[in-house]
Amino acid sequence: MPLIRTKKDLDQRLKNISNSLTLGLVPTMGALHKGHIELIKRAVSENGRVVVSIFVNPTQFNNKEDLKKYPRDLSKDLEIIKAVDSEIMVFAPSVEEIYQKNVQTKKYNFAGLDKVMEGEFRDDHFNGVGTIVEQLFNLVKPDNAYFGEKDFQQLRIIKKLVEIQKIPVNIVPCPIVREEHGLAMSSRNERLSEKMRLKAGFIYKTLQTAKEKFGTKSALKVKEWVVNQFIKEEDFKMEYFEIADIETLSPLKRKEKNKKYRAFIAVYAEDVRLIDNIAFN
Ligand SMILES: Nc1ncnc2c1ncn2[C@@H]1O[C@H](COP(=O)(O)OP(=O)(O)OP(=O)(O)O)[C@@H](O)[C@H]1O
Ligand SMILES: CC(C)(CO)[C@@H](O)C(=O)[O-]
Ligand code: BAL
Repeated sequence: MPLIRTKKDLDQRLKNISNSLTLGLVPTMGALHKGHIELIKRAVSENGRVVVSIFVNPTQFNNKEDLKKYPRDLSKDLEIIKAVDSEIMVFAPSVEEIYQKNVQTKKYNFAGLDKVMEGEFRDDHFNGVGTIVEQLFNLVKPDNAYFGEKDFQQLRIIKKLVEIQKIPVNIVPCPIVREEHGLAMSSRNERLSEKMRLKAGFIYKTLQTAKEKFGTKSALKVKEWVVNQFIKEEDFKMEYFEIADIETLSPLKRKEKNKKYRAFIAVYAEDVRLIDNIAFN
């Protein structure tokens, strides 16, 4: 299976692909799990050739400790990808290869989508995501690119990025894959103790009950209820819970017919930051 380390090598290999084949891209930060595997399988089933990128992008980390502790295991990742399809091209560049000596973040106007939730609590995070994803799109020039709904706000930002930068790529959203007890799969779950990994199913169960309550109660009441659930649970520290319009991501004030809503949450467990979301209608 081709492991590509440089932009030059990537470019040469892409030139050898027949124009009649569509190209799929799955951007990741590695430490692959079943959530990533679903994205990769879907890309393989829908494209003639697939590139999986593995790059822990420093410009999207607002917290140095989080970047340092981010799980990395390239040889295991390569085994996982090979088991899906040995023709997949893996692009795993170094930080220098991507940023040279200039680890800098581009500034975008994401029309406010980056000002709430993840954007509010992770300063400049989405400019960092935009900077790397735009570069990956320019290098790979994929027909289709695959992103998980676990990072639903990121998905909205990527769609906005493609619109404002006029990048000709089809963005394919993929549903959230969960562990047996409901916790959304995430590379950072590796940093949780076994006990906490089971207990953290509580986050999704709370979202499910909140969804039921949303049928009869106001957004404010539902939010109050969720906040109280987490106050009672000492093992978790909730950072935010919002019910938001899926298009604008602005927090819901009054329910409107014909609009779609999702609930979004970020919670700390054992110092690990976990996010999740659920469709409310
Ligand atoms: N449980 C999941 N279900 C569906 N897609 C997922 C899931 N986890 C990650 N993805 C998607 O995989 C892609 C790569 O994500 P990334 O490598 O950051 O992994 P991650 O598990 O989200 O890690 P972390 O949240 O700890 O950074 C993103 O598009 C992300 O949304
Ligand atoms: C899209 C991405 C690969 C950009 O670094 C990252 O944010 C991720 O893995 O979700
Ligand atoms: N999957 C989200 C990337 C991040 O947390 O930086």
